[in-house]
Amino acid sequence: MQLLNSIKTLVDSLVLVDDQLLPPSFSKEVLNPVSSQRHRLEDIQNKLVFHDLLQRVSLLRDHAEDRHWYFWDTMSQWLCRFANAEQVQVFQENGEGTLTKVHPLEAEEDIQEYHLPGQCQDGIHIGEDPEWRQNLWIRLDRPARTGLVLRFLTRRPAPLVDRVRLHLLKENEHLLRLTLDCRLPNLNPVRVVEILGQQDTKDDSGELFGRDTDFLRALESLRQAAVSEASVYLSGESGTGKELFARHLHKMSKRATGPFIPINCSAIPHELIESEMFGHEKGAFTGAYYRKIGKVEQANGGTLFLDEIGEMPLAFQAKLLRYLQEKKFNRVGGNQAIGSDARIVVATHRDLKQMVAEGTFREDLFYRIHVIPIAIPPLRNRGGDIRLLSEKFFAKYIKKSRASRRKVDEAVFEALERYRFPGNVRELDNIIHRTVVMTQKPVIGIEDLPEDVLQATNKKASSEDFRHHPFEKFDGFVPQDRDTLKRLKKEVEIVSMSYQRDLDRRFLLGLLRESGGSARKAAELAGINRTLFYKLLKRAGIDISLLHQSE
Ligand SMILES: Nc1ncnc2c1ncn2[C@@H]1O[C@H](COP(=O)(O)OP(=O)(O)OP(=O)(O)O)[C@@H](O)[C@H]1O
Repeated sequence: MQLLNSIKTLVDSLVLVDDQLLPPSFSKEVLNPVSSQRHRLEDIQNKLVFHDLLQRVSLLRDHAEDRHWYFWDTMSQWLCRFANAEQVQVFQENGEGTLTKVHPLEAEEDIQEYHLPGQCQDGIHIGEDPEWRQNLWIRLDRPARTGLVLRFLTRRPAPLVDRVRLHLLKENEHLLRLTLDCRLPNLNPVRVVEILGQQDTKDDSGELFGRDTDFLRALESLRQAAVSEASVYLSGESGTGKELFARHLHKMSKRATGPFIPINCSAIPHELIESEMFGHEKGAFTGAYYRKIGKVEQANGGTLFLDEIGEMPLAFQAKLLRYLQEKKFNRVGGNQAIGSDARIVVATHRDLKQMVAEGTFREDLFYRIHVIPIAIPPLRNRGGDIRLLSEKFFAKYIKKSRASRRKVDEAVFEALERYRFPGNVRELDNIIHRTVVMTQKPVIGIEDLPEDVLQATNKKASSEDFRHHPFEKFDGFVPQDRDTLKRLKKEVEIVSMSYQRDLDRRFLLGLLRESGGSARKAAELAGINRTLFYKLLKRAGIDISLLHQSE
């Protein structure tokens, strides 16, 4: 939305935040044409029909003293401007696409609805890095769903932004980045708008990487589960990829064209959970100024992902159970039962059986959701996956950085392989992201890793090797019948293959190390021709373009 003053010049920046799903046609009809060409702001405005896209806004809260932020309520057509926590100005569209200031009192009701800054429970906090014009981080206190965030930088005196990137909030994204690519004087404000994909802070492809046998087994169970309609129960430590699994399940299922609606039960205050899940009617309680559609209803025809289900309050568990049994629910304050056909996928890092025993989780609900259990192993137990994921993440972040030809010293991978990763894949991703951002050196070395990681890996190297033996889990196991024996033999075969591949990788990496990174020399050392050597590298998943070997 263009913010104009009375003489119709652009005056400031605008942020639009929404936590409703984009209509399915949105990405095709609106985003692609915009992203494929360079468009002027006006062209984009013509294409973006905000009223259709944004039905409900989240609160935007400004910490920056000297900047103005806005949030736009498309329901009531108000635009609220926060200069800081105290100052609020309200604008209203005058019908011609420009905004006219109105007296705050006129819009008092509408503003109160959003709990103004200082009073908000689930606001959005904006933080800046020192070079805020380069990167602006917005952290969401609660999971957001797909939405649109725009920041048109039109600051006085002369806007200095050449490229403003437009980011889409991915479902359940906690962090999104607005990147202002460069500051060039005398450019037309907001000359170019580039739209980035939906998964900026996640893996670009949303792909699940891994070749560890337990991980692959979990993935296989997911594939099998995808063809059914049964509830899936994902367990695993934080950051192991439970949400990514849930998304994959959805994409592989016949509901793929329907919505995927995540909800993090731990992020919602207990008293709001029913209204979040089932929605509410206008006037149902103080502050319910309009009807709200809950997550269960939004997930109709798709998948409802209940993350951290162990945090769901006991009182609400009975209502959820009723929905699961009858596929019907009531909005808060509503007396009409509403049907919604959503497939349920739940995730937890807690021991729900234990919670049942302790009386903090309903047993009947547990059995209702615990139909296909899938356990995702922690990263530290996933053999070669640390290496594989490290390579993928380095490649991703180096490609995105300004110096996209940088290499990574082998010692970095070795150090990462010694680390335990209490935060699992998420932690590995963050460590690598941070490392790539914090150094501009042509070769990223071990000294560039964060200090805490280095300290931990040094200690680990001398004390224990955390990786367990691949056949450990079969030790002492006595198969009870022929089927079990057959299954176990198959598993041993798979584990053995994966172990052999791991040995191949170590062998090839050792050769590369000895030959100072030269594939030609490494092939000579191995006594094979180069073509075959490259084939072996490919089969072992070694990306030689990324690898730098010190002489
Ligand atoms: N196998 C994988 N391949 C690539 N990326 C992965 C993989 N597993 C996890 N990730 C990435 O790690 C991060 C954490 O994943 P995700 O949010 O799915 O974990 P989670 O188990 O749901 O975490 P939490 O329990 O804290 O909600 C995400 O950025 C995700 O894209």
